[in-house]
Amino acid sequence: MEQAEIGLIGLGVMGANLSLNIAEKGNKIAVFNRTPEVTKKFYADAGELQGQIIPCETLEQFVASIRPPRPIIIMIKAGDPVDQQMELLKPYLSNGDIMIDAGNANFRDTMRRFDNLKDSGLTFIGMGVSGGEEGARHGPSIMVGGTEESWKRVEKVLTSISAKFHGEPCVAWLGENGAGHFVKTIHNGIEYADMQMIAEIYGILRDGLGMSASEIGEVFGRWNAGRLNSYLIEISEKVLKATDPISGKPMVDVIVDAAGQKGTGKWSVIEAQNMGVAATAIEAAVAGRVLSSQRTERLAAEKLFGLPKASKPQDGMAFLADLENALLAAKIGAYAQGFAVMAAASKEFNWNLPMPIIAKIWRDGCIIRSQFLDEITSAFTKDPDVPNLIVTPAFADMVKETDGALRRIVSYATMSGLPVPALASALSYFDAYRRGRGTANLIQAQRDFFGAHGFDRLDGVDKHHGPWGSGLATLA
Ligand SMILES: NC(=O)C1=CN([C@@H]2O[C@H](COP(=O)(O)OP(=O)(O)OC[C@H]3O[C@@H](n4cnc5c(N)ncnc54)[C@H](OP(=O)(O)O)[C@@H]3O)[C@@H](O)[C@H]2O)C=CC1
Ligand SMILES: O=C(CO)[C@H](O)[C@H](O)COP(=O)(O)O
Repeated sequence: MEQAEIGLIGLGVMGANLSLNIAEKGNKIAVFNRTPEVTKKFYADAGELQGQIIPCETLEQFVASIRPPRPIIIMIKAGDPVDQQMELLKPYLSNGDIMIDAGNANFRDTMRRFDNLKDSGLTFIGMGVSGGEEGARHGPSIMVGGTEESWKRVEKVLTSISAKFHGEPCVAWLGENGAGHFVKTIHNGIEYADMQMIAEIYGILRDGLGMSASEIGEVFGRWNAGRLNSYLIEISEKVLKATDPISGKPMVDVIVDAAGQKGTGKWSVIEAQNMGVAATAIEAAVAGRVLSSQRTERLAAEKLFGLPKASKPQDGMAFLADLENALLAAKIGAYAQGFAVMAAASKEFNWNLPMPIIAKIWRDGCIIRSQFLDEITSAFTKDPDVPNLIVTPAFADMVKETDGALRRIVSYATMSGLPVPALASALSYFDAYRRGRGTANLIQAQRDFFGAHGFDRLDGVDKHHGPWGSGLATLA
């Protein structure tokens, strides 16, 4: 029998769809799943693609079905299961075979797995895949990390299955070892911020303006035709217009307001902190999900404190225009932060991450795909080493145009008691970033007062302690 070009383990939501995509693009694929019934069902449902698929019940049969050197995608639950699966697979592999973890791995696990295999003759690729079920089936965005040689072995098949933005494939080799999974993690961190900001705007429209779900859907639909055009705005419109088949109410109105999370947002924040980069909008989004999950406490607190009355804005049309611009301004802040974290990590891990290419492969296929990312691609292509997206000429102009709206919206929400942590964080980030003389001089003085930590002087005079002597003595 003709051998497969590639193998895939894990026929869950992502693995099954990715396998069909691979098969459809003319690549013969061998598949295996821990639970064999899943493999059987997958094959039975594969229809006319069956001829391109070799379903396998054992790992031995699976490995023997793939042409060496074998690229094997592992698309299973992230974490320990990946280590377990790799251990089970290893005895059947030979020199040059490539294990590709395509799940949402923590890049530090990817670095460890990469190192562990270094002298084994086997190779490891850490690959971020975004686009959900639909993307996996018809074209995801793919972020690859590993050796350039192993990338060459899989480049053709990955290019064939990736999304295309005006014909350009949304897949790239981004650097060694953990580069691909790091970039996917930050993609998800930005995704968290983007989703949180949209949800905050939804909250203003629902609880401030008293609009119904379908009316809010209409607004998002209009915005999707403008500068906010993006997959997340597009699906928000669809979600808001959907009706619950059980109650007949708008679907969103019967969904519990507690957001789940699997880890990538939290890792983005942890790594931002590790790199010393302020990613305040992403932090606010993760904290927003945490607070959302404390539903019982929130319900009790509402009983205790009540809710402030939100005032209706006088000019509805002007307010809606402000909301649209506010979302754009805040979005710029969140993306600027995500890219700044990647720039810092690139230096720390010697990855040489290509910012214009990252923006390029996010323009289609992935969850944060948008018109906006094409503009980011242009900005980074013109100036790949710029310290912050906000200061590129195109984005500086956009910020100047929209920051007033963000300020008005955050003020309105604050006065109305409507929570907007991500929008407000993005605004404060901008205000702190563009202020030449901040307030940390006082923090430095305090640190010197209680801990003799010293400070630098603006006049350059070589005297690095204040006239407060011992803090304790002065207090006494
Ligand atoms: N869903 C999404 O939108 C996206 C998901 N991802 C990532 O892709 C990966 C897969 O996600 P998804 O397809 O949604 O997950 P599913 O829950 O649909 O499928 C999980 C798969 O993992 C397998 N599995 C679980 N534990 C083990 C184990 N110990 N050993 C071997 N196989 C195991 C399951 O096998 P079995 O049938 O035997 O239980 C199943 O095939 C995750 O890392 C996820 O974070 C990435 C991008 C988008
Ligand atoms: O990677 C993804 C999209 O890009 C997955 O859908 C992931 O599950 C999203 O993260 P979370 O479940 O934490 O919201």
